[in-house]
Amino acid sequence: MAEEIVEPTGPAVVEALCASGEPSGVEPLAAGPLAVEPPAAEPPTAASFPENPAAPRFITLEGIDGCGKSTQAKLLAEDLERAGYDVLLLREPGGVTISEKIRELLLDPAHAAMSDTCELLLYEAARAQLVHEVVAPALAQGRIVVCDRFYDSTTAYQGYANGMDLGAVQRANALAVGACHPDLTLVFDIDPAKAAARAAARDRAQDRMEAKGLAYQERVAAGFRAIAAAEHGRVRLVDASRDIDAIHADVRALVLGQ
Ligand SMILES: Nc1ncnc2c1ncn2[C@@H]1O[C@H](COP(=O)(O)OP(=O)(O)O)[C@@H](O)[C@H]1O
Ligand SMILES: Cc1cn([C@H]2C[C@H](O)[C@@H](COP(=O)(O)OP(=O)(O)O)O2)c(=O)[nH]c1=O
Repeated sequence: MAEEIVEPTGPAVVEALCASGEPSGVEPLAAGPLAVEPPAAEPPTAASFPENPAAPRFITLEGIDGCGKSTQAKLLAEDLERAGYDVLLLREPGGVTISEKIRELLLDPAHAAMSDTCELLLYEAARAQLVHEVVAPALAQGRIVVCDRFYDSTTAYQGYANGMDLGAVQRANALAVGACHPDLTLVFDIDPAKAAARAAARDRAQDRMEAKGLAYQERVAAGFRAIAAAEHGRVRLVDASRDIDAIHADVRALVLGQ
């Protein structure tokens, strides 16, 4: 099993490359509202890990609630482990103690009064801490990080679905992550009604975000598609309406080239 961090790992966690406390600064906005970083021509594959320095080391999985990305994140992490890589599987918001506490604030259905700005900044605060405590150190140690959601969720939910200014969202994302950007992002694309049916089959109560409803999820899904179109090099759409094995085969092909 790939290691899954919820609590910090203590002294083994070292200070590292990027976002080690002080973010490296906010880059000026690129021409397109979504271009957090210039897209690579083609996403690298992990076929020649660790020899290939361009292979993806930081892989994020994105999509609307219930699209199946947590299922695929686990399968991918297991694949990479079996292939001999040192893998860290994380989720957002959360992953370390402070970020898990922020997650509770964000998802508590009792917090219906939360403003859009408060919501944005809490997601960014959770992310900044996760990057600082584990993502940056793990990447510096040469580990592969697989993260269930990252800043594209903020762009899709708080930007596209909540209607916040996309430039402001991009600047907030940049502040939270410093130099830590995903090498490859898979967006699991599915009809929101189908995803809602999957989520409903899970044995758990709706959280504050899920309670926003189907029309909201449709705006989120459109946001993710817009991100994939704008950043085709880093971001790849995967048809998530199929069965788990078929989706997993696509994920393997995109990440491992097999
Ligand atoms: N391809 C699939 N087809 C049918 N059910 C799925 C598929 N992928 C995941 N599920 C199930 O749907 C529910 C939501 O999946 P999950 O991976 O938790 O989604 P997410 O993390 O995107 O919210 C879970 O009960 C899971 O077992
Ligand atoms: C990371 C992130 C998540 N979210 C939302 C997406 C989900 O509704 C919620 C996280 O809940 P979670 O249960 O982890 O998601 P999922 O249902 O996909 O398994 O937070 C944002 O709105 N912005 C963000 O930046």
